Amino acid sequence: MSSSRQLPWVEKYRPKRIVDVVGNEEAKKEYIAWINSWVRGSPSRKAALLYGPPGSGKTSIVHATASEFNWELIEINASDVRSREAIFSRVYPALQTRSVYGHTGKIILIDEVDGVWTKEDVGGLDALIELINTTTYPLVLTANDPWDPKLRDLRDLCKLIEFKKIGKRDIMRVLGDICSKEGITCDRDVLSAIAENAKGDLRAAINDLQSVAMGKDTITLADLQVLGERAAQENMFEVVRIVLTSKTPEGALSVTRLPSLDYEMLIEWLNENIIAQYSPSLRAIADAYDALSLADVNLSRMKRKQMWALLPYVMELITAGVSGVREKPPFKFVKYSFPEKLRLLSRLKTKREKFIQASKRAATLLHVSTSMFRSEILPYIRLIYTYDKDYAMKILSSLGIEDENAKYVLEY
Ligand SMILES: Nc1ncnc2c1ncn2[C@@H]1O[C@H](COP(=O)(O)OP(=O)(O)OP(=O)(O)O)[C@@H](O)[C@H]1O
Repeated sequence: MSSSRQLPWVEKYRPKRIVDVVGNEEAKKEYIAWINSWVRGSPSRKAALLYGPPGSGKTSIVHATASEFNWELIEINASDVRSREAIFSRVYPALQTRSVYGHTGKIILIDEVDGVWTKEDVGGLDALIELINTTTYPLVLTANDPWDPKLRDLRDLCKLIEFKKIGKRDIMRVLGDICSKEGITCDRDVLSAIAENAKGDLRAAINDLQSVAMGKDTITLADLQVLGERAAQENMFEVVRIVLTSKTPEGALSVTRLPSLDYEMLIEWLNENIIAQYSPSLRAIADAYDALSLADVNLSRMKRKQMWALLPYVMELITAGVSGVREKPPFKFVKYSFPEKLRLLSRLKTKREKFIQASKRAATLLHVSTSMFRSEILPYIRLIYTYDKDYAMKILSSLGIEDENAKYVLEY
């Protein structure tokens, strides 16, 4: 099998049963108790909010539950259901359709609920709360940081379960298992270096292992150099250029051999840049978006039904499919743009980070926890701000929050 057709190991070795989810014993216990309360038909809480750092197994445990109980997994990214209409048009219909795969139940996963809802989307958040109150299936939400004051009502409704970073020893064990299943000989030093570098993120560790292992049956410390070179390979501008301007389908397909190609990111980039490269040929633009939308449909089917065999089709559609369009205009130099959607997400991320930093500082000065500051004190400062801006700014300044940071704290 060529490397382009190889499944990402993070998917191939995703835990199939809850016991296969590594580490976080305490969280697993709480989660299992919650799932069992659903199985018994008397859920303690309708929804669980799994929170913690990336790559710690939050999503994996839900996938494992679906496959272990033979439940249909309805997986949706929170940013796709920001509005009330989206919740009604995307989530409710999925709950009502009968599964054609002989599933015995359903479980709903709404990923990354933090940083999604802005002031304009409160309707979406309310609709989610309504969904929690009425659901007849277990509903799991995930977040890296669940302490946003906007999520307070949501938090109150959910069983909160904290996932922590995965320990280095556990990471090394997972990497060692993968090596033996793949028939790869790998020094402990190498596993230790990859695990160390991952800093508790098992997804990053497995991806790194796959990058260094490409086509080898022995990995040594010298091979870790690839990890340093990855930054260059990840240069999305170059990847987009290859796909959109390649003269042959094979040329476009060649990017799928980059060890760390992020195919979901590539879809966003192509979506943003197809028109600039293919205009004025409407036929070329239409064909390219046809291929991209087919890839998107397959990608979401792949994730929803855990049909990883669809990945090669997705890869071919977003490369050869997008490149091999009819009436493709001659090569022209185009300055590609960064996807607007990702820009929006990263803006929210910066805001969130500033907000977290500032509230930590204030909480330390006040000798309270950060969450207490955000939920019990900050709302009053915001209220004061609506009546007397200067006075509220004085309060914030006495808490070490000034200028720009005050804006983040008041508006986030
Ligand atoms: N605890 C774990 N046990 C086994 N595999 C794991 C674990 N955590 C992560 N992985 C591996 O890493 C991949 C990504 O993990 P997962 O999607 O569960 O992370 P996450 O905590 O949901 O991260 P994010 O917050 O970024 O969504 C999984 O596909 C799996 O291969």
